[in-house]
Amino acid sequence: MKYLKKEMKLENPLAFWTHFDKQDRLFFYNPLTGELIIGAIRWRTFAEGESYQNYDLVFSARTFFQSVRDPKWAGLGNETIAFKYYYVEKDGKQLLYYPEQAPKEEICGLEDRETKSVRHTYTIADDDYPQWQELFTNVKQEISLKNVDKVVISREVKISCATTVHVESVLKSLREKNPDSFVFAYAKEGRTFLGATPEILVQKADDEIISYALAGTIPRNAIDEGTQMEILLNDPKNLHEHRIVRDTIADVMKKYCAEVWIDETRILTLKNLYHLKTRLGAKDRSLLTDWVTRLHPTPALGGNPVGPALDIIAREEKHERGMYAAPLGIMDQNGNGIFVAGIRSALIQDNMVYAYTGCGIVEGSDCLEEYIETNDKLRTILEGLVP
Ligand SMILES: C=C(O[C@H]1C=CC=C(C(=O)O)[C@@H]1O)C(=O)O
Repeated sequence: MKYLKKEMKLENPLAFWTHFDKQDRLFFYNPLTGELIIGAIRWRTFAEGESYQNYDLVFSARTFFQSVRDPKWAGLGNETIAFKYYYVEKDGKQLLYYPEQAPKEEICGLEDRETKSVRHTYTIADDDYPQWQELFTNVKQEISLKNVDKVVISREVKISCATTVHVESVLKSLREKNPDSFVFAYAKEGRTFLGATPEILVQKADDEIISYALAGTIPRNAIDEGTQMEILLNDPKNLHEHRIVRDTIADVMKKYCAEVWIDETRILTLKNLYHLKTRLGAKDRSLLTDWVTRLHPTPALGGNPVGPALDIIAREEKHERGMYAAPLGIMDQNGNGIFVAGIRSALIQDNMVYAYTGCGIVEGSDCLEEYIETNDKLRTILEGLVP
């Protein structure tokens, strides 16, 4: 199933996204490589374990827990898809991937037009702080009892817009405001899961795999950058939270690889936040999808130890996570690619935006401070709703 490829010239790549607005689609921007991939029209869906390696590019997504009951998440995630058309932009070059037999009319009406910037008017349903307090207290108790040392808890924030959400405008806004994040969207049957995540779960290039521990957060504000970074790099609670993630990823890698390297912990600067970030890597030839299974969920998204932490999340959170914090990524025909965690994200259906935001709770965590941190993280989606 080789694609033919030809050069394209689009002033606005989102015109490609919109041209296929009745179809399943993918949007994936990688800030490390500057590569933008937009896929349109589902061509093949691969069963679990089925080889996709005749296809140049596939998109793969999971759900946080293996199954989902909430109808709004029905059918989303847990699939690997080859799209019929891809727009691939890298190093200043734009390529259209298309199958040999593609009907000309599917692509030829593609018009290069500007994306409207839509300012959505919205309201956020109910104050959920009492619910957060209860969740936080129950998790803190499990930590005090030493059943776990870290649990990542989350909120589902229901945002109701006055009009149908203009997904193209949200994507434009996410791209403009989050240059250092992976901006993604997965549209299926009228629903779109999208976001701008800084969290890479794992990437593979030939015989090398790389993962990142990203955990430990402070808000980015007007105080001098250097001072804020120093504060975060020396903050015991955030360092503890971060080390649990780093050490767990290292332990998983060591199970499969003779030598694992761990970089120094650094700061990742985002629009509204600073995070602690450590890169880890090893030589290995196993499948990228096997690494996704081995690593997901890291304690940046689940907790530690993983089993008890997941039981607590499943029992205590009143919403279902669906694809929030779950792996999603791109793979090429050589098995190389990248999976990120779907955080700073939302599920959009008609005028409703279900946004997800969470944070790691450890021994020294404070209920209100953590709630405020989730509000800081929520800003990614809220700022996406306005130009
Ligand atoms: C769970 C989220 O963030 C994770 C990623 C980075 C920092 C985190 C933290 O400091 O708590 C979280 O582990 C989220 O954004 O919903």
